[in-house]
Amino acid sequence: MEPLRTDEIVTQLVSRSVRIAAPPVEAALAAMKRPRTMWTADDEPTVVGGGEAVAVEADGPARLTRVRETATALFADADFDGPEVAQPRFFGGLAFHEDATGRDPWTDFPAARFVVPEVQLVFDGDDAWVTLTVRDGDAESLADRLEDLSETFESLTETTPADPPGVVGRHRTTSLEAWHESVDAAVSRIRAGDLRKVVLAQALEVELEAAISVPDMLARLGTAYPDCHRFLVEPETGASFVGATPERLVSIRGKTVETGALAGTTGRGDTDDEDEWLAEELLASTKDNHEHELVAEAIREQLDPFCESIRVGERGIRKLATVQHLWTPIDATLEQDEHVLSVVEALHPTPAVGGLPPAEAFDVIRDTEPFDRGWYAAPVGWFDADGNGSFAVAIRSAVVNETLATLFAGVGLVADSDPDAEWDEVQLKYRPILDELED
Ligand SMILES: C=C(O[C@@H]1C=C(C(=O)O)C=C[C@H]1O)C(=O)O
Repeated sequence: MEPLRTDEIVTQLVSRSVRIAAPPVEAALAAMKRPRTMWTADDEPTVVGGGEAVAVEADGPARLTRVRETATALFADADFDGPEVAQPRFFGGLAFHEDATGRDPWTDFPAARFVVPEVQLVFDGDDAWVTLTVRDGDAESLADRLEDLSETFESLTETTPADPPGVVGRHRTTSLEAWHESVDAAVSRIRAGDLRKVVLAQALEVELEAAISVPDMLARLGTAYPDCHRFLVEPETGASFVGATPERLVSIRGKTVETGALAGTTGRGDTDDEDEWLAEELLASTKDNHEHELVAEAIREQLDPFCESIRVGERGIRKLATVQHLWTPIDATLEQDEHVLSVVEALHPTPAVGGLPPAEAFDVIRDTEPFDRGWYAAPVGWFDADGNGSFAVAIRSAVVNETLATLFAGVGLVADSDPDAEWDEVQLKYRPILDELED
């Protein structure tokens, strides 16, 4: 189905929902037809989507405004009969750069694309809500199809996720020598004063021994990273974008905004003592605190025009299976109702993945990185008819396609960054995904 553009005449979305006994999440995902989406966050219901009732695409500087306007018009006219938890949502995301070119492996990922799944499954305790959405359909035929879908989902049984496929080849897009040159050049610019921070990334192409099962990979990531946002964006054909990110960009419910600053990284220790020592070192590190402070400050500044009040919590350590980060929780109260996409637009990219000043950092990223960031490090998430929604920063992620996976990882550079230490940090940040590929 062709995506809608902003200037198109809007069709009517018709949705109906039914409550069923919750099937196993990954089995439900495997039973869905492409395009597929999945979203799991620690403090939100898991949602799995399959098929496409409608898709909205846009590019250029106003891409999110155009998506928001089209979606708002669609929702205003929609016929939905069900509880709030089951209401249809748009899922998707955007490319890091607004004028993304969609170079390989990003050919199926435009500058911004959001989909209302034809079949949406929202997990709610022991139950799940199936919502079926069609364009210009009649409610009666939906009821029959919902019954069939319920039977299908309720008949699914738990399976053990398959083991990782194994890795037979690797190709780095950046050599250690090229990395040294890039980091040295960026650090010189920072020391000269025309840049305060820039995040440079690398990509790693991995050849797999067997075709990857995306639902199994997401299941394994759930075991290793239970408190991360796991996401899947899988267009109708081609590659899938998948990840388990610790970084929330923003979530909005009513006037409540939740976000946070995540920047500054170290490894995990082999013993409890070493782990604690590494955490203490990170908390005391001038370099990492400076890197972190720039992010927290920028988020606060970008939120300020929308908010009545902003609360910045205490800086602490966020421990993940492979790394630990400096983390500051930030929450806020909106002055008036705002669509989550407006706040996403204001926040992206934070200096946790871009840099400061943003325009100069963008130039350095474009001039330096020999690959297309595509949707890596960009917002991915969902929004509903009320403009509520939740977005994560798509790091600790990869594009996977049969026997090929492309992993991305980046690091924040400031005046006293060391190229070798930053190289090691990139390798550490590949681990969450690489561990699910290597056998
Ligand atoms: C850019 C990435 O991570 C970001 C950069 C961090 C850092 O430089 O310390 C830490 C967390 C993230 O905000 C990545 O994982 O690819």
